[in-house]
Amino acid sequence: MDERVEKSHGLILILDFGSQYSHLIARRVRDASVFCELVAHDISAEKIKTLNPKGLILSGGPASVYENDAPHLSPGVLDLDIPVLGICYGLQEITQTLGGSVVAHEKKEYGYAQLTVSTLGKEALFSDLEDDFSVWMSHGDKIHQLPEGFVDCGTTSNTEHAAVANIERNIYGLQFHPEVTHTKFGTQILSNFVHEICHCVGDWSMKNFIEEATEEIRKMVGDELVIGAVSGGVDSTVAAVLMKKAIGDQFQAVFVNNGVLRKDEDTEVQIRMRDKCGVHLTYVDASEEFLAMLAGVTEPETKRKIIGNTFIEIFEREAKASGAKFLLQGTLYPDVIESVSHKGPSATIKTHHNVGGLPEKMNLKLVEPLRLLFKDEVRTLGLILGIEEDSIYRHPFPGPGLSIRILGEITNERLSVLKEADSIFIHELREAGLYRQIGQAFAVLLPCKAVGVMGDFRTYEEVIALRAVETTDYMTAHWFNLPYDLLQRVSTRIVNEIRGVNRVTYDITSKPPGTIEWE
Ligand SMILES: Nc1ncnc2c1ncn2[C@@H]1O[C@H](COP(=O)(O)OP(=O)(O)OP(=O)(O)O)[C@@H](O)[C@H]1O
Ligand SMILES: O=c1[nH]c(=O)c2[nH+]cn([C@@H]3O[C@H](COP(=O)(O)O)[C@@H](O)[C@H]3O)c2[nH]1
Ligand SMILES: NC(=O)CC[C@H](N)C(=O)O
Ligand SMILES: [Mg+2]
Repeated sequence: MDERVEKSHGLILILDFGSQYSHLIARRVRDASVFCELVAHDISAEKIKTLNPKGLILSGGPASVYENDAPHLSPGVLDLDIPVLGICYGLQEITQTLGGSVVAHEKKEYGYAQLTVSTLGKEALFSDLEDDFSVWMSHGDKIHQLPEGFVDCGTTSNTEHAAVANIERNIYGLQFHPEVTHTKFGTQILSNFVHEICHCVGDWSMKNFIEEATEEIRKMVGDELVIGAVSGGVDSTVAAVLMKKAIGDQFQAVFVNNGVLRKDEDTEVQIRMRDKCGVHLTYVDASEEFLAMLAGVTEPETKRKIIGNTFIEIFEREAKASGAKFLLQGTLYPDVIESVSHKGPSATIKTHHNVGGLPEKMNLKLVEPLRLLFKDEVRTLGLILGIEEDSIYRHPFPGPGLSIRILGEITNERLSVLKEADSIFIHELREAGLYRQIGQAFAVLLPCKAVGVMGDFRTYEEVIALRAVETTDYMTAHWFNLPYDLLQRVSTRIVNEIRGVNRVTYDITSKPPGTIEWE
């Protein structure tokens, strides 16, 4: 928890009961320019008092409040005289804690319902909204009996207690989910809660954030040197430019050419960081070292491990040579949330390469100036810091780079084939004005050859697969419906302009069952 932020802004705490949508509640509250943080559902009343929030939001969750091992609030949380809004499970928890009752619904209810707002409802949570609007439900339990002092503020045909309140105690509850976009006026409902009921000022903005964050960085690092690995990706670029603003050349960025970067990426990143952003940058060309280690390796996990380990070795060397005491990391809020949420262990599908694990080995203290921000807040921050749009809206690029997009053996020839194909594809997407609508797009070199006929001759050459997906969180993705004429143009250009490729395919697999990358 960040003491500086809570003191200067009104804080809203979101007590997380494990809903898939908890982070969306946080997004919506921040959209209302109010700072909020997600905390564990069983945070103690004492701890809440010391944090001095202006309001509490209790999230939904998969459990049922009447089950034996259901998660509950700590004692006294509802007696703190702080406004509370319970959403779905959160409402059910309030109901049961205050003496009402919750039972299993005869019919589970998922999807749209029409909420009719009562006169009382219009005075608080639903002020300035329509009398009747669609909301989104996802529950199997319902309130059987309201606790004393509570009244209905809204009902649906299936759910009598769809919105309830104890106005005197400032405790509210919604059976539907205001945080999902399917609920009309969801953002306004949350905004009404934080502004009208909790009286938050609404001064959370990225402009304010820059001033506060730079001051905090200066205080934290004093006149020590800070080092940070920078890839040219959004997070590390924004973090680096923020550091530059805070401490100038006391921050030193290290950019490693691992031999598997895209066409011209090594020079582009250097120009951007040094010339456009004025960041002190050390460029380490380790391409030969990486490619020698990767020679003959075809197994995907082995490629990832080689890149990860070699990267750590190189970075450790640079850090030691610099004498730095601090390490910059571009950790974002979703990574922080992972550690508070109740999420079960998940299977390792792929080992993602990043620089985690470095700090313990190197005895450096961490600086994580973006740890409170969501990705879109980081983008806004980057734009305010003057970073060019192309770089802010760049598709993510994995640490192991093209090594996991060359299926089979990595050779210099195959690398240059893939670099050219990828560059043609991305260029055409930009020309067609589609780049920003796509979550991620790239070319993949397949581990097989195909027979073709070119100018009356038989050919036996490499195959390129194109991949473009629509996604917001990269956890699930749909293949992108690209126009045929664009696919035609890209295919013709790749086969005509790149020697050694005679066939192009388009990947129409979603995630799941596929993953975004091929390895
Ligand atoms: N070639 C590289 N040189 C230096 N650091 C790197 C390199 N590749 C990856 N890193 C480090 O690994 C971190 C994790 O990479 P990751 O791709 O998740 O984030 P990013 O590159 O900052 O942003 P994006 O998700 O937009 O690509 C980077 O922030 C950076 O610190
Ligand atoms: O920094 C990274 N290091 C990695 O090792 C790595 N592997 C996959 N990715 C990116 O993660 C997202 C999801 O990818 P998958 O669907 O292929 O698992 C997609 O955006 C992938 O590009 C990586 N990013
Ligand atoms: N989305 C939720 O919070 C669901 C709460 C509870 N598990 C129910 O089914 O009613
Ligand atoms: Mg990256």
